[in-house]
Amino acid sequence: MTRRFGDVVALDDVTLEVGAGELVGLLGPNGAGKSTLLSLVSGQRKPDTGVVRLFGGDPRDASSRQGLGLTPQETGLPATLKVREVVDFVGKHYANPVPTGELLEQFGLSELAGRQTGAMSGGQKRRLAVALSLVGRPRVVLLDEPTTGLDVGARQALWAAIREYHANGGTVLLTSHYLEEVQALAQRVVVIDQGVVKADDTLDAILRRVGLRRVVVRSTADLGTDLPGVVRSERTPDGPAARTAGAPDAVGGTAAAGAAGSAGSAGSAGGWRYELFTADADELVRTLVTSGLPFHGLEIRGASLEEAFEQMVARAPAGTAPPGARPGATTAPGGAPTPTGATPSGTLDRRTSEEESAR
Ligand SMILES: Nc1ncnc2c1ncn2[C@@H]1O[C@H](COP(=O)(O)OP(=O)(O)OP(=O)(O)O)[C@@H](O)[C@H]1O
Repeated sequence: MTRRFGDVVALDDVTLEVGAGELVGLLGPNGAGKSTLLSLVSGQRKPDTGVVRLFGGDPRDASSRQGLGLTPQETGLPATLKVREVVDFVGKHYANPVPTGELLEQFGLSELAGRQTGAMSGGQKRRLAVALSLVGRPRVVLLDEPTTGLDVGARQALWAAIREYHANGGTVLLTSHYLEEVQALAQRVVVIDQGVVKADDTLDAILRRVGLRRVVVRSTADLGTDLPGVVRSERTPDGPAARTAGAPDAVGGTAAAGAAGSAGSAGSAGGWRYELFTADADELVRTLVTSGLPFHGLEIRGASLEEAFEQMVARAPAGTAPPGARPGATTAPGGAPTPTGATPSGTLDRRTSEEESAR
């Protein structure tokens, strides 16, 4: 399905199918279209073209949404109501709600039952928002960045609650900036960017796919543009000048993009520092050695998951699904194919890397 906002194509002919009992992580940078996709599945918006099905029906019909729970990215809680009152209130909309005390216990909110929601911390509100999505015992739950703003302990507790829900047969579609979160929860990962599905595969397959190594090497020579297996490279002036040099000289986006790029090839008095990303560091080092070019300061380490994800998103041209992309429709459990789409984006949210490194 496709969904536009003015000139922005938020979802560009996206097809995705989610079966009953799946736990799917939807991963993508800011503006990728993740929230738009959830809003179509939950019937809050309509696709411009294509069809969305939830339990086989139109998600815009209230009856189709009976079995759906949702935690949007931002939740407005009535500030003067107490926590237990909010849970009671939402629960009253369902035939067989989870008892309020039980739900609060599960989410570590029992001690806050008598507190007005306006007096809760951001993290506590987030936990309550996720708890509310489960109060009606939904068959499917959509979680838009469920643990944003939570500390490590609260995040772990929330993951446990999501796992328990899933273990009892629930279907989960969650969005996240956190590779760690997707890795901890999801069995299937859908990577979305530029309004298209870039990858849709099992978690293991996705992790294998991002198994890049980062090779750092210093050289006074131009290492050229055809190093084998290099999917991305950066070159910065080495030595004291490097600290004031500003942006890297070249950033390759395709295989064998080359270490040096074309700009600035006049050279640097202190040489260059190259960062080369490749799936086969051994082969790259062999090539460097046999090339006879001078180099020193060789370092090799695994790329972080975030770096690897950035490479994966950067590699495929927009609008082109990679070999791993699974064509298909997004279908809610028991439903027919649900077309969905996503919109363009930039890079991963900086919050992610800052928070990841803070941990
Ligand atoms: N109501 C709207 N009006 C105009 N543009 C919108 C609207 N909603 C979304 N967009 C645009 O559609 C694109 C996709 O946005 P969306 O919120 O779905 O991305 P996202 O992947 O959820 O991003 P984030 O991770 O930052 O939440 C973005 O370019 C966004 O600016």
